[in-house]
Amino acid sequence: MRPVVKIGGSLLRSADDFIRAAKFLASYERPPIAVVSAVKGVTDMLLELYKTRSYLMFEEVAHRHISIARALGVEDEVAPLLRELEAALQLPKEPWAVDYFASFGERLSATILASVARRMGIAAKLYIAPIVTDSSFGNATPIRLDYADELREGDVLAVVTGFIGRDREGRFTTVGRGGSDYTATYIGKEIGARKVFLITDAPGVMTADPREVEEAEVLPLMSIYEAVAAAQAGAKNFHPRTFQPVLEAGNMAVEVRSYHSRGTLIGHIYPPPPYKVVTRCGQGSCVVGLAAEELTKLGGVSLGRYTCRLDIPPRQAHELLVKPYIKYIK
Ligand SMILES: Nc1ncnc2c1ncn2[C@@H]1O[C@H](COP(=O)(O)OP(=O)(O)O)[C@@H](O)[C@H]1O
Ligand SMILES: N[C@@H](CC(=O)OP(=O)(O)O)C(=O)O
Repeated sequence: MRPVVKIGGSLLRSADDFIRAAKFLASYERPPIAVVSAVKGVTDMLLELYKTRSYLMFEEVAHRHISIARALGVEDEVAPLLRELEAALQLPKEPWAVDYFASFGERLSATILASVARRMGIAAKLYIAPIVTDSSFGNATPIRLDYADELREGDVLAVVTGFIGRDREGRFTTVGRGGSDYTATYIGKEIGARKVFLITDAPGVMTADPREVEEAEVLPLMSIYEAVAAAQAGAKNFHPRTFQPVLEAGNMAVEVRSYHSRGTLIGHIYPPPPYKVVTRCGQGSCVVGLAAEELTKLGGVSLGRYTCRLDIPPRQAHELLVKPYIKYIK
């Protein structure tokens, strides 16, 4: 079974980044299904563009993609999408139009990646929004995967847009911010993949946000239940439903990693330590781990079987609960 490999927007900022992504995808033994996010920051720009309809903002989005595409020799492939986006500036302000604007980010980046892969001699097929969803714009739920057999059996690199789908009327939808990870695990479940790789700029799932806690370490292993809880607690910008398809799939594992790190393996396993991830919850912290319930004895408030809220900031919760175990996970 071929793997599903999601390339995060954090790794798509420049023309060189697209070449790096294509080379990485070509290094798999069997051509994978690549699920692609928008170029870093572009979804924010598109949502702003929906609101303001500022021509200056349109030019900024267009310039960002034209400069990448030109450097890669694939400008002609992105030009029609940018003309479509320019025309969209005239659309009314309605819920479906928000997702239509947002859809351009992944449509542009996936088009660039598939085109550059072909130019590099890597056979690639582009799939735009093969996930059929309900019509909850901004928070859509997948219903089925079109081209599932082709995606399962295919023997060339499949480049698929993350984050977006289409409703039954053919209108673009989005599954919610940070949703490319979720679309990747959903596709993995639908094709019966054994492994979904979530490739990002962090070396794996870390014990805390490294921007807030310098001592945060990469977790080598996590149980699927902890991963579900960590996503719901907002770790690594995961969409809250990222690991739902993994629960449903039964025997699919997820690896969160950068291009070079060993990363974090998430599966149906119950590894130590008892407290894995600390996230910021308002002024306090959410502590995620198989023993989170024990923290209610210290005055914590249970937010589910594997998450407990404490009234101390993440740095302190990390020091108290995670740091004592760090030597064992290194
Ligand atoms: N617990 C955590 N583990 C790993 N990264 C985290 C964690 N909490 C916050 N982050 C931040 O999340 C960033 C990756 O998220 P994001 O930029 O959305 O990635 P991508 O675009 O690849 O999906 C990392 O650069 C890191 O700073
Ligand atoms: N581009 C979308 C979806 C996404 O998941 O992006 P990333 O993989 O960069 O987190 C967003 O910004 O919400």
